[in-house]
Amino acid sequence: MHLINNKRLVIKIGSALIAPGNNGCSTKYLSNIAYFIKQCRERGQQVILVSSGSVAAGRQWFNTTNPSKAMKKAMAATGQNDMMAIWAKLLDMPLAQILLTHADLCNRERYVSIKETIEELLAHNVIPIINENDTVTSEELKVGDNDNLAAMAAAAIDADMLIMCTDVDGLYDKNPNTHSDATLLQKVSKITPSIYAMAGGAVSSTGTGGMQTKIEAAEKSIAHGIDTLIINGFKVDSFDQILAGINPGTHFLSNPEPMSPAIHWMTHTVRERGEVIIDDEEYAFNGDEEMLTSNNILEVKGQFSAGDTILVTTEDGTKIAKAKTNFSSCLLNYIAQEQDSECNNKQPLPQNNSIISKEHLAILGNA
Ligand SMILES: Nc1ncnc2c1ncn2[C@@H]1O[C@H](COP(=O)(O)OP(=O)(O)O)[C@@H](O)[C@H]1O
Ligand SMILES: N[C@@H](CCC(=O)OP(=O)(O)O)C(=O)O
Repeated sequence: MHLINNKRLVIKIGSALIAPGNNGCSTKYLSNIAYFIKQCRERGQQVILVSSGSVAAGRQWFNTTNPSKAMKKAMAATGQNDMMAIWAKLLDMPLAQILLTHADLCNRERYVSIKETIEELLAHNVIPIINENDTVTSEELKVGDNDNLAAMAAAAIDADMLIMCTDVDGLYDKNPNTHSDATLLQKVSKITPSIYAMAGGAVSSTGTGGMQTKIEAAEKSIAHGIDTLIINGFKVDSFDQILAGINPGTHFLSNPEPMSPAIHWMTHTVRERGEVIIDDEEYAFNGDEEMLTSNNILEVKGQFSAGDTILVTTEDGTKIAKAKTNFSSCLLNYIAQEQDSECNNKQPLPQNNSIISKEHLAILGNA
């Protein structure tokens, strides 16, 4: 596969490239990236940017070395403006700001709306620039890092390639900033626990998540059939090499048999709010996937409402499925307790009804 024959590219830019040294927005690295984007567009490619850096860009206006959570949000709100202004200056073409939270992405209606808006922007040659809406996020509502956000966005809009531009050449077998003998991995065809074991967090105070979140993002995007690159955005050479069809960093090869978009969304975007532990995988999913009844329940964990997404696991911790539940945790707990009770003369609940919805079900073993 020629690296840059892809029609639709999502390019994710890390904070260190936007505001090097936490010292406000700078054109230092962004000029090259903007030139790369223009070249891609001249080749007929569509580009969607996921731009981090609002916190790093806004930091200079807040006199602190140890900002609180609220102060970071204020920095993000300030820096987002500076960041969009610098992209507008360098790209000199119509741009659209899209600020998202995880709550937007895991709500089906909003997810479809985001997808439709981006399709319309691309059809009209406007470049969407996505970031997390830090102002309104809480721990529960946020994606938390733009690597995963970029992968979720890439899946939503059926991108062909995700390029994560960062401050190192790619994924090494150990952190190159702390190990001088670290070796770059050029190709990764399967993401295994040993790949995750290579990844450390971010060493600088600028980035969020380090390689851990980039591997999570790569796992999400290759499962959707999206080739994924991690490259060094500090180096002009990285972009020249991509345009010449050469991989300058780490290439995660896309899965030739991608998940269906709906299963991918359930598996990789939606978060579970609780867990139901069942007695027997065979019994529960034997040819009749949707038929998981209250008889199978051993334990209910977490608090959730009907319509929320839950994880279905077996006693040994094996993840069987992720699905929307037809019942609340409260009701399921009650059912489970009633079944345990020896003198059970109450029959209040729909014992034969499936506890999960067939329409929103991802069987994880087949994922
Ligand atoms: N195995 C590894 N290979 C490469 N970088 C690693 C590894 N483990 C940890 N890192 C760290 O990840 C950092 C990049 O992540 P991060 O700072 O979050 O960047 P960004 O802001 O671009 O998202 C590197 O600077 C490096 O310190
Ligand atoms: N929404 C945050 C992005 C945080 C983030 O993921 O940063 P990075 O690890 O540099 O991609 C910001 O704009 O500062």
